[in-house]
Amino acid sequence: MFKENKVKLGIAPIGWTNDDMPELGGEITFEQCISEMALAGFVGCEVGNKYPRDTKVLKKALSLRGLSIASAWFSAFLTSKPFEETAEAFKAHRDFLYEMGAKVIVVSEQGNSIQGQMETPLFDKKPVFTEEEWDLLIDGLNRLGDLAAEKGMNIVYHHHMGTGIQTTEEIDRLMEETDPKKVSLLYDTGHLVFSGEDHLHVLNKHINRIRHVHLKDVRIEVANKVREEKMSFLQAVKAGVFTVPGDGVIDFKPVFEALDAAGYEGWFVVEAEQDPAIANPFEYALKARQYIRETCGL
Ligand SMILES: O=C1C[C@@H](O)[C@H](O)[C@@H](O)C1=O
Ligand SMILES: [Co+2]
Repeated sequence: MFKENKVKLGIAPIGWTNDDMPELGGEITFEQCISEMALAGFVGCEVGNKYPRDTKVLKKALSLRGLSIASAWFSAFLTSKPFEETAEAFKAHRDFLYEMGAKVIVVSEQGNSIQGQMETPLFDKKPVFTEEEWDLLIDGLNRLGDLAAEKGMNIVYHHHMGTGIQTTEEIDRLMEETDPKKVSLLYDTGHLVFSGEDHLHVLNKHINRIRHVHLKDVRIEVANKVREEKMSFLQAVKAGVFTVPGDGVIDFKPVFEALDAAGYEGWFVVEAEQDPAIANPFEYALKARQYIRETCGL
């Protein structure tokens, strides 16, 4: 399965140290994290808060372990701040990723987002964009796409729980109204299933826009409890709503098959944030690596 050398398998550092809750895995060093990624059989990763920002230092640490940078998250505030503020921060982020050899830039709109709020119920209080906010978002994303193109890069939009782009309808509208040459999609299995979407429907509908994939599984009994008990996104993560592929409710075989049939090229990044004191990140990285090998041969 998959065109030879066209698909690479990475893992996100968020299973070791969580950027949204730095106290999770706060004691784990950068070196431990990247060494375990390599030892588990991954060839790349995204960027976490413990990573050195000096690109020379980072490149050396990664190349010693046969790793490269797939991408990194960027928080946009297109609906809540002047465009220039987001653009300035975006250019610095883009240039860092360009220097590190990444081809895509993960972008997620954080205007009015509740994903970082510890007490806000996830399913009741997610933002819903007004028409004016939609216009700002669409125009702003197309312009970020232009800035990425200056370096031969692409932006990949990350739909996310607790944000204005979470549901199937919101993803559909974003894809319809943005320029396909400027804005691509990041497909994150975990966020779709947690939200209650049909992840295979979203996959098939937008498959030609997908340029980056986050492989995240869901413990459905925890997802149900989050809904019933009006928990927040961060409380859900702490309670273990996400896990690695093969350990939750999602069957990844049809996901891999559809992407293979569509000629997908790019990264698969295992991303399974949970409390590392409960779920040993190295053990879970190995578990994910084995499941992916067995499921799609990668
Ligand atoms: O890609 C991601 C980055 C994280 O910071 C985020 O909260 C997580 O859920 C995710 O999917
Ligand atoms: Co993700």
